[in-house]
Amino acid sequence: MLYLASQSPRRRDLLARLGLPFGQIDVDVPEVLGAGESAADYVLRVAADKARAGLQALGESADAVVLGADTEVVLDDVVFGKPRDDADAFRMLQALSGRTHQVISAVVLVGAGQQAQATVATEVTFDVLDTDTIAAYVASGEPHGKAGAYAIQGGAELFVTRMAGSHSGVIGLPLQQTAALLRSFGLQPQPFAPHDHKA
Ligand SMILES: Cc1cn([C@H]2C[C@H](O)[C@@H](COP(=O)(O)OP(=O)(O)OP(=O)(O)O)O2)c(=O)[nH]c1=O
Repeated sequence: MLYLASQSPRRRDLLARLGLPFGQIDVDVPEVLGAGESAADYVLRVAADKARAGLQALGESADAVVLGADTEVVLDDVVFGKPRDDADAFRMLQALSGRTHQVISAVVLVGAGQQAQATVATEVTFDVLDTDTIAAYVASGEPHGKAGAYAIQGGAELFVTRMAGSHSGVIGLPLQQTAALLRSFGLQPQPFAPHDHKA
């Protein structure tokens, strides 16, 4: 049985698109960058911590496969996690304005003595954002709970002049890489089942 160790509704919706049944477990893992730790190592470590915490919550069940994921925004080697408050969100968006940053997402699968992982970096370039635009976006509430204080699947789509990498990875779960990891665990995604078809 597959479990998603995440409270993120975006990750739940993305994983659902792979057409496999899964359960969801709430895990609470500290997200603190270690001294000297690279952004890529950090994202992978947090994703692995979430997956292992999920497996532990299931009592190390032998037939469970648990997926953990983490997403962070990186600008000039500085990691932007979720904003603490509106002022923090404003500061992050001001820093991202007119610049290219990376969005790094890691996915880790753990189960009965097995572990597999993938890390995906996506380059995103933002248009120059004026103060009024940033203030209005922050006031919309959308930055809350999002790495880098924006949602590409929402209003921030209008800020993006260029993106190279994984769109689903930016939203929190890179689908192509996740499907490959699941197959390596013997699980076969069924993304194109007829009942999933939408116009
Ligand atoms: C950059 C970006 C991030 N995000 C989200 C994805 C992640 O949910 C969030 C980054 O925080 P994460 O710590 O990766 O995840 P989370 O706290 O939301 O969920 P959990 O730890 O329970 O799995 O930012 C978007 O939804 N859109 C975007 O464009």
